[in-house]
Amino acid sequence: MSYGSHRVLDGLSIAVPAGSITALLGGNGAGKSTTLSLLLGFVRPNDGRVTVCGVDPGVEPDHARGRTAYLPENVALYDHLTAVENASYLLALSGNRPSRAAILDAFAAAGLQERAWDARLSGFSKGMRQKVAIAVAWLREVPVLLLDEPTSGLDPQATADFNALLHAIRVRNTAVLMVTHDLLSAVDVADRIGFLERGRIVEEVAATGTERFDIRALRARFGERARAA
Ligand SMILES: Nc1ncnc2c1ncn2[C@@H]1O[C@H](COP(=O)(O)OP(=O)(O)OP(=O)(O)O)[C@@H](O)[C@H]1O
Repeated sequence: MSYGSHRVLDGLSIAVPAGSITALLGGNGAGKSTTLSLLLGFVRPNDGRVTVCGVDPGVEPDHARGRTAYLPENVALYDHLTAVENASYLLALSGNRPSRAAILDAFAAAGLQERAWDARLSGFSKGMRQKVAIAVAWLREVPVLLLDEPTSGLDPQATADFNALLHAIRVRNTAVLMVTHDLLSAVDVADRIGFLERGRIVEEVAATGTERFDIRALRARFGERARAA
């Protein structure tokens, strides 16, 4: 994938199975957001193949996006609407009409405090907005979830709430791809981490069984890579 003569992704090969969380970790400019743009059909590759649920999002963007929930780093929500109104409106756009009770259940699962449910979003923190957005993604019940730096700027409790709902979404057999430059957030939540460097995956690690990742070893390896790049 190139922008003009600038090659951004080069031989990137990745498959995100249903029921798993893959984190794509890389520094600034590594190609993380471009990877998501390809999966959303916002851009098309110069060469190679992209499929979402068996469909090329560049050729059939509506079909692919209908099966995908996408959380950009800064979620676009409506400040003049309440949390419930935002969820109802956004879900109606994708043809979903959940009951108020279902929306409130999703908010509770996302850790959004009850007093915020019927409050306008204008006073919401970034963490509260992320909780509304992940609740909407949960209610869409789509097989693919794409996340761009989902926990950047969130405090530890908000991050923990967010990660808990992400796990619940994964258990529902969703394929989750998260891009981030934050090793800690990848280690917290992912089953598999791919290290993206100059547009290709240079290393892949997987959490095995009940063992989580060895954060010290990963930090040393990722730090070395970042220094060498
Ligand atoms: N629309 C565009 N036109 C030209 N170049 C672009 C465009 N979008 C991204 N790039 C370039 O492609 C490269 C990869 O960008 P991308 O946003 O995918 O990286 P990233 O890993 O998400 O980085 P960051 O962590 O900084 O968001 C960068 O060098 C960037 O300048």
